[in-house]
Amino acid sequence: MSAPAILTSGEIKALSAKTLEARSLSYSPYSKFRVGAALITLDGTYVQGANVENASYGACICAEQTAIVKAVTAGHRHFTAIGVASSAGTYTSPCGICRQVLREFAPNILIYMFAEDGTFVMEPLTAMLPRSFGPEDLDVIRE
Ligand SMILES: O=c1ccn([C@H]2C[C@H](O)[C@@H](CO)O2)c(=O)[nH]1
Ligand SMILES: [Zn+2]
Repeated sequence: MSAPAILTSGEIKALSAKTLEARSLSYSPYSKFRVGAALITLDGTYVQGANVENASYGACICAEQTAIVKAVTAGHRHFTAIGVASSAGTYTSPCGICRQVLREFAPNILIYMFAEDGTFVMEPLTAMLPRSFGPEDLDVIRE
């Protein structure tokens, strides 16, 4: 497994803009908590996602999961970083289910949590989901 690539300041700026912008795609009439996410693929493509809620609350889909599903179904399976931001404007941390969904495709992904002004806190997924369970535990080599 290769080490995660640290982003340049230019890449962080672009990621911040894409992430904060993605919040406008949120459908969140119930929580009114608008979350945006932006993935960077290995080839440098940005894929945005936002939370999509449902009247049956348990069916709500997080922004990070929307971004992963969009990216994977567009043919991307390798990611270097994800940005997350919310309408709270403070650092928003991916929930446990999102961490597990990210882990499937990007065990070394860097998670940038952006505040309204573009400042961020960054943690690698390995720190946010230690001793994680993944494809290798089922003897599956990810394609
Ligand atoms: O990691 C997270 C945590 C929460 N939400 C969404 C789900 C729900 O729509 C709203 C309130 O939990 O925030 C995300 O999009 N990502
Ligand atoms: Zn989540």
